Amino acid sequence: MIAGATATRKLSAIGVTAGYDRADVLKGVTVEVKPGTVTCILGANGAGKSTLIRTILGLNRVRKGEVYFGGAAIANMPTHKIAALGIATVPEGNRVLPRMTVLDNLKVGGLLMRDSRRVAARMEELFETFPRLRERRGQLAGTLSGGERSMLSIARGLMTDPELVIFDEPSLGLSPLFVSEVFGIVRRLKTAGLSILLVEQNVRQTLDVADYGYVLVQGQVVAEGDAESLKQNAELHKAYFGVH
Ligand SMILES: Nc1ncnc2c1ncn2[C@@H]1O[C@H](COP(=O)(O)OP(=O)(O)OP(=O)(O)O)[C@@H](O)[C@H]1O
Repeated sequence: MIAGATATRKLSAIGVTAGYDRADVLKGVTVEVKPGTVTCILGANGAGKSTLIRTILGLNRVRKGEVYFGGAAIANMPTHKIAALGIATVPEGNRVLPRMTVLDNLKVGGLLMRDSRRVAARMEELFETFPRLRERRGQLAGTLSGGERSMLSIARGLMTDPELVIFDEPSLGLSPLFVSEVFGIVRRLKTAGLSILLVEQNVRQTLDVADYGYVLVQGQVVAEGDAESLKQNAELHKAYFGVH
């Protein structure tokens, strides 16, 4: 079972300004992820996508603005508390801990969980969902194929049974076959009732899986809309994505 329960809470970042040292990278960014949807943030290198994720996760300070998850104000809350509310993340390029086994990588994903029986039960649920990980559970993560590594990194993020999963460029560095596999998993998570925030540079495949999208340019949202309307917006493609 991928999800214990259907997502019910909306994530909203409202007018968020954040950055590093004295420079603001995000300048009043407003995005929301409605429960049970796949929402994407598109943008070129350096647009501020990772900064936005880090800020939502409490790893970067919110200088101005608000972040809500359901009724909870989570701006500047410690990251482990945000995670405990039901927000999980899959790191950029699906990183795993290469010198640890598949099993131990999953245990790391469950570190925040106090109940060890719950950790074991959750691992069993994820092995049902990703049987290949069960087969490889004693293998070092660094020896897995690219696709299996993505799967592990996603399963690790799911250990805490989150309501919202934030993906940071999951297709980064993957061959086209594995990219399709990752987007396939995103679809399965949505079908299971989870909310997904997907940050990507891979415009076409992302808009195929997303319900709604935002385009981030130099720390500001310059366009937003249903995935279908963004797909058909030729101006947007020419101006920001460098494609026809
Ligand atoms: N730790 C940091 N310290 C200072 N500046 C940073 C730091 N991390 C990112 N930046 C700057 O913030 C801006 C936005 O970077 P960010 O990584 O959020 O963009 P991105 O859209 O995620 O790009 P990419 O697709 O390359 O990951 C860039 O100008 C970057 O140089």
